[in-house]
Order: sequence, then structure tokens, then C-alpha cells
Amino acid sequence: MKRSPKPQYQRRNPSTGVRSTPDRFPYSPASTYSEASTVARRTSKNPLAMAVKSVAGVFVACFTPPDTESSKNFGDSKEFKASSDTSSRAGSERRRSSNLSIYASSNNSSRGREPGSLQFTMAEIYKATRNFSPSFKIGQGGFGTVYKGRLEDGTVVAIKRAKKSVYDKHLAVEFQSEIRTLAQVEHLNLVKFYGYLEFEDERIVVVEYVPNGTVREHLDCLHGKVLDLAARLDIATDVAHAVTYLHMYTDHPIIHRDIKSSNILLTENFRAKVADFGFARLAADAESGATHVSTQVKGTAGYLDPEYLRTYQLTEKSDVFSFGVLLVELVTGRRPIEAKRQLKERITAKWAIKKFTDGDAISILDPTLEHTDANNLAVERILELALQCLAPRRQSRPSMRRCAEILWSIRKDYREVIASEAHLQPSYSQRSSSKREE
Ligand SMILES: Nc1ncnc2c1ncn2[C@@H]1O[C@H](COP(=O)(O)OP(=O)(O)OP(=O)(O)O)[C@@H](O)[C@H]1O
Repeated sequence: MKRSPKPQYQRRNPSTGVRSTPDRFPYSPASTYSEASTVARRTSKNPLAMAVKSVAGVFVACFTPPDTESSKNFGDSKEFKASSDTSSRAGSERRRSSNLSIYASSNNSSRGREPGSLQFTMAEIYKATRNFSPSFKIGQGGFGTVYKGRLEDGTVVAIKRAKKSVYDKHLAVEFQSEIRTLAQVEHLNLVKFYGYLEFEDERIVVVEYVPNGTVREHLDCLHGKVLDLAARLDIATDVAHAVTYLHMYTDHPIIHRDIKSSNILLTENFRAKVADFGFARLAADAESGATHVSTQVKGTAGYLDPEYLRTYQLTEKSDVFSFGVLLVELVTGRRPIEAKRQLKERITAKWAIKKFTDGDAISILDPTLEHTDANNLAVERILELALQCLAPRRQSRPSMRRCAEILWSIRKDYREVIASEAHLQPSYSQRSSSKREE
């Protein structure tokens, strides 16, 4: 197929659903898994792509830093705690009105905001972050700085601030149509997009605040407790549900494009919420053709679908591939690329798959987890699913919906085995009392 020099969006044939024009990227495609995994994330020079990034992040660093002390101070403050009680109520008010107009322009930046409206003003952002006070800072990503803030209605939010270096009105219109879609996306396991503000050289995104760190941080035990396999299974299931929702989103499937452990945030109850729709894009809309968004390869080294890199075609199955990498990460605890390990273990997914096909799946279980019957059984089954997700050809990968179903069944069986283990094994107190009798 002839390659066009410019990135462009592909259309789906209305009758076949097949995309007729592949996405184009400004560098040579890699064709193997290992090549794919070593392709670093590219920063786009295209103004629109930069704008799209500014929705929720540029993905420069693979892994995210833990919350800063300052963020903890802020979260612990009396004032903040008082606000948290009202925030969930306010949040649901906001959700009900999330289909209202969603972006602010320079001319409303000083006016007050209608309650529940998604038209954020600069004044409001300043107030919520105390003029971007360093003590409100909770993180730093490729996109810029992330602040924790509280809106006037009590909603606790994460405010992502970037410097906007290029401004183009025409592109801004396209950008806003993309934003409009993201604002409508609503699922328990997706970080809610509340709104966006562009004012002079500021670009700001306001999203739901999720308090318990990223999955990567938990796998690294940065929060002081090992994430047990039951929790990991729940997380995988939550993510599968969220991404299924995106993929089945009306007649415009949404492809996330950057599923990774540092983009999955956890609630206090360890429910997962998928974040960072910065690169999310609509699959083509055959009827209106309204979704031509310029693109370049997006994603994170170690998670990138080799077929996407080889063919320039982005489909929902690219998310499935990244999800396969995430599954391996969850069971092994390792990062997708472990540069310091010996060669055969550097690409974690490749190493894990080899272990699985050699019949030695359980040996890859995260060493912080116990080798119980339930864990061993679950690891085998999760790896089996990961193997399918990581198939080199996208046709061989399951749909995200199928992944969710399989995980649900693994999770159900896992719980049953745990329950029977608990039933068969004497409890800790029984064991210690019988020891005492001896
Ligand atoms: N919605 C949120 N709720 C709570 N904390 C958040 C939220 N979004 C981001 N953070 C914190 O801010 C950090 C930086 O997030 P950000 O999305 O900007 O970048 P990243 O995902 O870490 O990196 P990259 O931009 O390379 O993907 C996260 O690691 C997390 O600790």
C-alpha cells in the first residue's frame, strides 16, 4: 500500500467496517514485538496533536512518581477533609450536567461559572489551586504539572496544567469536538473528564481526582502494602470493563491508546480507574466522517502493538495488546521493559510467554505473592489470556469484551478456590492453639 507522507485519519468502509486509509507516522514501522517495545514515545510537533495531548497528558516517562509530601499535606488538611464530604454529592451533580457545553474560551475566563457547567474559568482554576501553589501539586507528567484542587461546589479534582506553545483557532475547533466526546464518556472505571480551559498560553484539563495512587506505584510497593492477587484480578477486570465500554461506545468506538499501569489510578477501595485520554481517539465515523484527527504514533514503550507500528493502522486491538502487557505486569510485578535484567528477561511479556509455553507459568508469579493453589491456578489462566492478547496479529487477539468475560470467570473461580482453601485449612487461631497443645 502506498504511504502518504502526512499523518491522516482513516475511514471505515460503511458496509465492511474496514478502514480504507491507514494511519501514517513519521518514522519507520517496527515489525517485531521486541522492536515495538523499544520504540520510544514520540512527541508530536503537530499543533493539533499537541492540543490533543493537552487533554490529559503527554506520555514521556513510562512510570510515574509517587505523590509528593506536599500533596499529602494538602489532602490531610482540615479544610480539605471538610470539603471531601460534600465532594461526592457535588460530583454527582456535576456528572448529571456533564453533557453541557464543555470548553471555556478566553472571553469567559474572568466571569463566574454556572454551577455544574464545564466551562472552567481561569479565576476558578486559580482559586481551586491557590494560584497553582506548590503545596497543591500532586504529580508531574509529560504533559505538565498536576494539582489537586477543590472547586467551589466542593468537587475534588485533579487539575492538569500545561503551557500551550502553539495556538491555532482552526485546530482548536477540531480539538474541541474531540473534547466534547471525552466529556460524555462516563463509566465507573474511567477517570471522569470534567472540563477544559484554554486561556492565552494556558491549557488546563480538569478531571476526577482519584486518591490512591497508580497501579505501578502499588506494584512497586510504594504505598507500603503488597497488592494481593485478588486485588490485581479486580483491577484487571475493572480495566477490561472500562476499555470495553470505550470500544463499544455508540457508533464511535474510542481507542485509548495508552493503557499502562501508570495510567490506572486506584480509589481508596482499590477500584481501578483508567486515566489519561490524552491520546484517545475516536475510531472513524463512517456516516459523518467527522473524526479526521491528525495522528502520530502514541503510546508507551513496552506496551505498543507491533501491528500498529508495522501497518500504521490503529484499531481497538491495539488496546488489547497493551492490556496483555498490563496483565503480565500485574502477575509478575515487573515493568514491561526491565533493562537491567539478563537479555532473555528484558522484555517481560516475552519472557513470561516463554515460561508459560514451557509449562512453567507459576514461576513468574510476583515474588512478593505466595504460591497458594488459588494463586498458581489464577496465574496460569491470566497468562493464558495475556498470551492471546499479545498475539502478533490483531485478528488473533480477543475483543476487550471477551477479555472482561474471561477475567470475570477467572476471578469467580479464584474466589471459590480461596473459599475452599479457607474451609479446608485450619485458621490461624486453630493452628496456634493446636501448636500450643503439642
Ligand atoms: N486524576 C488524578 N487523580 C489523582 N492523581 C493524579 C490524577 N492524574 C494524575 N495524577 C497524579 O499525577 C501524576 C502525573 O500524571 P500525568 O497523567 O500528568 O502523567 P503520567 O501519566 O504520570 O505521565 P505521562 O504524561 O508520561 O503519561 C500521576 O502519576 C499521579 O500521581
